[in-house]
Amino acid sequence: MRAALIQLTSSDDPAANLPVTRGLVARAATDGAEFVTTPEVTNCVSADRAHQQRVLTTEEDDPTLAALREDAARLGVWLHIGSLGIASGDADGRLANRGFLIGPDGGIAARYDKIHMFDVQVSETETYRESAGYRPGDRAVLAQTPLAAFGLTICYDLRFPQLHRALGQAGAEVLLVPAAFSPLTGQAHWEVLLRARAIETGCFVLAAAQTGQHTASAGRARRTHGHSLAVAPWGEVIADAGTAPGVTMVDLDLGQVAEARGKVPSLTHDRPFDAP
Ligand SMILES: O=C(O)CNC(=O)[C@H](CS)NC(=O)CCC(=O)C(=O)O
Repeated sequence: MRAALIQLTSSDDPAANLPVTRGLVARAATDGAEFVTTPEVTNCVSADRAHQQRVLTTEEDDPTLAALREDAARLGVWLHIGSLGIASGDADGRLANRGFLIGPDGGIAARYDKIHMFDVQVSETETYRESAGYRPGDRAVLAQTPLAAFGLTICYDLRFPQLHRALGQAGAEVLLVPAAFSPLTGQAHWEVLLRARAIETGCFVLAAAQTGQHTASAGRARRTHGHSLAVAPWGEVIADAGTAPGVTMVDLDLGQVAEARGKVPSLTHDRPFDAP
């Protein structure tokens, strides 16, 4: 399977982000991608929750989703939109942080709402409270396609290995980890966590990332780590996109999934134990 990781520096303006995303998706298809994956919150990165709620809309009305569905159909690719901020109908106005897998017919083959919320103080000056802006999901999603079986996750979910294990045990061959990782935690944890999830599950891991300096709000700029990564089931990094926006192509030999699991079948070796 020939896959493309799209790396973006999405701004807080969905209308400005859309042509950039479409251009990179088209380039990936021209380069022969059968599968394309984009980062978390492809349509809008902002530290201002009120702004996000003002500019983002429902799935039915979202222009990014509509345009990318058209692109998937025109280009004949499977397109994973890592996530979009989508109005969820929640009474308190919170959005869903929702990933979509679009088929080459333009149809929505799967959707996934991010389960784990990044409510974290990473340093004295840097705090995130994702649950204030987003309503968490509560359902893991495996999407069976003619290309591969994909496990859908989003960003901070990466720190919850039980989710990835459940997806691997349900048959996932490729774990998708779209992200907008913080620079501080990215530097320390991003690559090692992605490699660990691949090794533990015997899955390929494809992680498309937001990168660089995003729109500032209230005098504070939001920055992200970049380094979209592809990891093979044995744990090797097979592509690293660095920190510039763009397209990274990678060819996956899905036979490596069975090969890795054949060598170390830990996914089938769970044992019951008493709680500590
Ligand atoms: O805010 C939005 O609009 C969309 N959500 C995100 O970008 C989220 C919450 S701020 N980012 C992460 O989960 C980063 C996780 C991370 O950096 C880590 O686990 O270390």
